[in-house]
Amino acid sequence: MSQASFAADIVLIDLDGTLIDTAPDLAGAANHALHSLGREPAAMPVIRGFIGNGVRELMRRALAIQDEPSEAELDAAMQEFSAYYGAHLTAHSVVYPGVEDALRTLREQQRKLVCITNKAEQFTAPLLERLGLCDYFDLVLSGDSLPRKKPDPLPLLHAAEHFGVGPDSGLLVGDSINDTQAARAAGMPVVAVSYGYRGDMPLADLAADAVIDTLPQLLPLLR
Ligand SMILES: O=C(O)COP(=O)(O)O
Ligand SMILES: [Mg+2]
Repeated sequence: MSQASFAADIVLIDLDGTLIDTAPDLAGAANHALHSLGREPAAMPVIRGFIGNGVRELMRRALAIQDEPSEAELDAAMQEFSAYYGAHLTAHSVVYPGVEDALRTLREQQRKLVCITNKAEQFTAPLLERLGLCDYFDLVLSGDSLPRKKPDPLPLLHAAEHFGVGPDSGLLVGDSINDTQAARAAGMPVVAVSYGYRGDMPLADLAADAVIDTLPQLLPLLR
């Protein structure tokens, strides 16, 4: 694995669990919504394991701890969740160590940078903006920017086409099985971060081409 080397004309980077540790604020918003609906709160590590399939799926799984919600209940919970999360996006969320240095170097190397997240658009831009990451990215694709999100390859293929390169000239960096499956389906190499959110899934099950412990560890793997 250590000999892996990637062309990476475009570097596509996942958001939650890869660039930013968003779990505390996502858990805060989910627990606010649970409380509003008269449900018991869920523990942070439990909610952390629900991140990666979009906020609606996170909320559905948090409600399902007690009872599978109806669509109407889920809609009501999402209203509470969205209002709270929108107002507390960066109360406790922090950029992971080394991320900004790595992004700066990648840009200096003339690589195109794309943020690809399953997070809803209404939260992605303000979050990147407030934590100072917005200007590093040439393109940002959220979970509802296109008709399908990760693990579907569509956002990855869309980004490659946008910059006029083949998927094999791109590289996806992410923390979850949705990232590695999307990359495989797109024919794009993929590097996993060892931190982040993958629930109980062992790191090896992500079947990434390489694993890094911090984003700067990506740099020596690039040609
Ligand atoms: O599930 C989410 O909301 C976000 O997930 P991602 O940024 O890791 O794709
Ligand atoms: Mg992620």
